[in-house]
Amino acid sequence: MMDSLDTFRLYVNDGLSDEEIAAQAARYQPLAQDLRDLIVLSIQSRGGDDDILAARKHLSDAKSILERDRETGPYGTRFNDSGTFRTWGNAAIGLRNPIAPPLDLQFEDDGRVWADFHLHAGYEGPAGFAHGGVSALVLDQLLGDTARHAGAPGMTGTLTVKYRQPTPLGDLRCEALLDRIEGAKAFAMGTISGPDGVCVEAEGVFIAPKWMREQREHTGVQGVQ
Ligand SMILES: CCCCC/C=C\C/C=C\C/C=C\C/C=C\CCCC(=O)SCCNC(=O)CCNC(=O)[C@H](O)C(C)(C)COP(=O)(O)OP(=O)(O)OC[C@H]1O[C@@H](n2cnc3c(N)ncnc32)[C@H](O)[C@@H]1OP(=O)(O)O
Repeated sequence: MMDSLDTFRLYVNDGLSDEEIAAQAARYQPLAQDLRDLIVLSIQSRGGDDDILAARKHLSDAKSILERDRETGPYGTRFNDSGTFRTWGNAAIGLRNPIAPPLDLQFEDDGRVWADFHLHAGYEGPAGFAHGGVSALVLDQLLGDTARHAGAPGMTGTLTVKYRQPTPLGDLRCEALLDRIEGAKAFAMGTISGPDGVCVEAEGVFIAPKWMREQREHTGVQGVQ
């Protein structure tokens, strides 16, 4: 089981300059987008045996190239001295993660957090509609980041999701607000909307774990990503 020490090992100042980070983003983000396109093509291609075998050969070559120099394990949270944080492996917002839609969260001064995002055919649950677990993924991240934006980062304790109408695949918007903070707990609420209005509502309780509260007492540092 991961303990707080393991968590700290995945929370690293890797000393990169902002320029190096920008160069890495420019290098790896298009790869993630290519892989997203491939996810959709895996579902939609009508290729016959020859085309699929040929495509798989190219993908196998690509895997060999990408494996030449690689890390192992999860990406974690990385940051630098100027406070640029990267959670590039994150399943909802990760810049290097093709599973992420991704959410490009916008943080408003009034505390509101929102994103326009797109769910492609690879997020299907009921025929033609988004999988409910994917909606929960989006809302978990959105509400968690809303709590963090309000200065109360924490792990999801409870996420309550109400599915009001089926969520169509395609272009969607999510938005959230902090409701209140009570001690170690931050309460946030938000929605996902499609062309016909709100499809999913959620409320979440985000809790600064005991070890984080103790660390705050010792260091006075409030925020983690
Ligand atoms: C420097 C290193 C940084 C590492 C980063 C660490 C944390 C991440 C922080 C911020 C991330 C920010 C943004 C990211 C945004 C979203 C990402 C998605 C979020 C997730 O995807 S995250 C994965 C799913 N999540 C889990 O994997 C949690 C597993 N679980 C636990 O880690 C513990 O279980 C925990 C922490 C929940 C509680 O542990 P604990 O020991 O601190 O709790 P404790 O007993 O002291 O209770 C304190 C008060 O919370 C109440 N309370 C307790 N449990 C509750 C529950 N479940 N629901 C509602 N209220 C609850 C008590 O009733 C009491 O309330 P009261 O104070 O009023 O008495």
